[in-house]
Amino acid sequence: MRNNTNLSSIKNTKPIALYNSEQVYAMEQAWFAEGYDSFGLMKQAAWQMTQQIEQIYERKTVSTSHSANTNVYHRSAHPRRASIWVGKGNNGGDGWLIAHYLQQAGWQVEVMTVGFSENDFDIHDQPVTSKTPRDKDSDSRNITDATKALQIALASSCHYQRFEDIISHDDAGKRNLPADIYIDALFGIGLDRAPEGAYKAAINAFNNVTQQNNALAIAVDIPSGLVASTGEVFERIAIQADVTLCLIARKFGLHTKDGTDYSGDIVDIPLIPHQEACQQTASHHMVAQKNASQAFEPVATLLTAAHSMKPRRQNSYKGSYGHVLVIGGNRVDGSQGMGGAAILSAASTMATGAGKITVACHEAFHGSLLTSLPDAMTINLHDISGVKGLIKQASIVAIGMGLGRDEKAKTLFINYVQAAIENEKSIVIDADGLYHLASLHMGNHELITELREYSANHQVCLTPHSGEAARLLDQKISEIESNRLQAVKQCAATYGGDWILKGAGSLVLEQEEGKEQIYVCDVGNAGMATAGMGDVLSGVTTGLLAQQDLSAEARSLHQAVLIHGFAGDVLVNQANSDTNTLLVGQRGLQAQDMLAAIRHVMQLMIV
Ligand SMILES: NC(=O)C1=CN([C@@H]2O[C@H](COP(=O)(O)OP(=O)(O)OC[C@H]3O[C@@H](n4cnc5c(N)ncnc54)[C@H](O)[C@@H]3O)[C@@H](O)[C@H]2O)[C@@H](O)CC1
Ligand SMILES: Nc1ncnc2c1ncn2[C@@H]1O[C@H](COP(=O)(O)OP(=O)(O)O)[C@@H](O)[C@H]1O
Repeated sequence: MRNNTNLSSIKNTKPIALYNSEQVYAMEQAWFAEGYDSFGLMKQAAWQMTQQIEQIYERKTVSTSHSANTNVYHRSAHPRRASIWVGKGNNGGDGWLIAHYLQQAGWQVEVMTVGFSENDFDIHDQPVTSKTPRDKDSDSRNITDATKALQIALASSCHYQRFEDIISHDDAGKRNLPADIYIDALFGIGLDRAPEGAYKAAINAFNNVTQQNNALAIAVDIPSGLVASTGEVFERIAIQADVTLCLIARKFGLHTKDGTDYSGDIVDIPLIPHQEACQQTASHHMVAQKNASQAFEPVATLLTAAHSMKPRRQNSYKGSYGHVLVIGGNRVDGSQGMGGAAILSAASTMATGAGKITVACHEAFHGSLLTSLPDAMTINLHDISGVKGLIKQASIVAIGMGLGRDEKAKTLFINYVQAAIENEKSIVIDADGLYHLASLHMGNHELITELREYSANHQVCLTPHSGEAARLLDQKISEIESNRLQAVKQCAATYGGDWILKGAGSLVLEQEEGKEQIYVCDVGNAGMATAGMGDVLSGVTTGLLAQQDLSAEARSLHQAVLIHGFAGDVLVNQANSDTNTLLVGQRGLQAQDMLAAIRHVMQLMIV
């Protein structure tokens, strides 16, 4: 949940196309191929970022001057001060030009360089080449624009110091000019390995000095240390930005995994028309037209708003909203059992609006289930023929939450999934169901092929977190985490069906009209990192799918993730006074708190 998450966005924001670094470089190259000047683009970028920085500072000044005793940013107190940290690539080039423009606008600026030798500042020795298209594989060309930017900044007498000259001092942070705004132009989308040595130290020092001065941290294009295409941060070394000024196109990595922690608020600076760049590339290479337009297809779509829903028809009854069968909540011999998983999932299907529910769980939990959810019907999980009979009657089957991982549970899983396939039911598989699926895949079990074929024409939804995905793909969790986008695609390619890869910035892969769509859902918060939260999501997913009266979008997996995430945000978002009665806070948020919040969000979605 970003700082400014506002629940009014539940319905009102547009989807945003997300791209990887290669695509952004390609857009840029397509633009240059039309004769546009690469240094001109850099100047344009820096100029627009400067305008944004002034506005951001202005807003911060106004808001701080309203709060008593903390008026450190008041204009009359001192000239506006900016500290700009630059690296050697084009991101650093942007930084030098921002320094130049801010200085022209009356700011007191100091540039902190990282990776520069003394000779780099000897501007009279440097040849100035012009109009060279930037090419990410050619450092000599890359340096050209960045060097020109440096020359402009030095010619206008911007102060600078080398980070390496102060790095040996313990008080490195304090020696830096105290500033109101710190600008990170160390690395952009060109970062391809973990920052080490001076870079690592500089990133840490930047974060420290920003915090010490209670100043704003603004990242140019992407926080340095964050990988634009994956959202990965190596060894937790990255700039902690309050605001990221995102150039050309929105990067996928800003919105998933570590990106959700490091990017802060994101301001787009589009600079070039994507569509035009795409068409230009295509017309230059007619044969490759299809490939060119595919190359510019977003890798995913960012969703921050859910689809609205129509009120129910007055003339309807419980059967109009589906009969859900939740299968889970087992007590494996000698264990305490996992009845809660099935109960949470079942309760969430009802909170989402499912009409009728039966829970197939271990008999030991029937009493507690009925105490917390008297609306549910029960059946013994181990009564195979009874449960199979119910599968025939149900409209959707959700299986796996607390099902257990022993051989008996595996047999139940195989039987019930096969019965669901035979009876052409929609299927949601979560938790221990995914565990069995992975084992069956390893053992080349026929159910894997059956399920994949079935999923081509029927709804099969699978909802792993990274650990479960790792098992399903027989990979390490770190491999999944280092490229979540690839992981969710591999899951779908291996098993078929629609997928949610859970976590910060959950990814959703859905087959829509024969085409794979990938969504990033930028909702939810770290308070939701508690046991049972995934069971709630499986319930929301199942509950929506059960309600045939809803539109296809309103029953979709991405809608389920959005409603689940918004419900979590309602519980911790103090900015929303209308939800005060629901407020819990991040620490201490429990899966069971979600039920009231889900109902609240469902109500907000009605138009
Ligand atoms: N591509 C665009 O969309 C535009 C880009 N501009 C700027 O250009 C940036 C991209 O420029 P570059 O391709 O030069 O990328 P960077 O400025 O991120 O620099 C990459 C350089 O850093 C080196 N490097 C990468 N990881 C490193 C590490 N861990 N330690 C030490 N060195 C490392 C690389 O070998 C390469 O030389 C964008 O992020 C943006 O700031 C803007 O000027 C205008 C438009
Ligand atoms: N930091 C976070 N930001 C957003 N959503 C989160 C965060 N942590 C957890 N969640 C969400 O909470 C749910 C947790 O699911 P899971 O790990 O399966 O829990 P469990 O297995 O205990 O039920 C997922 O939907 C996940 O996306």
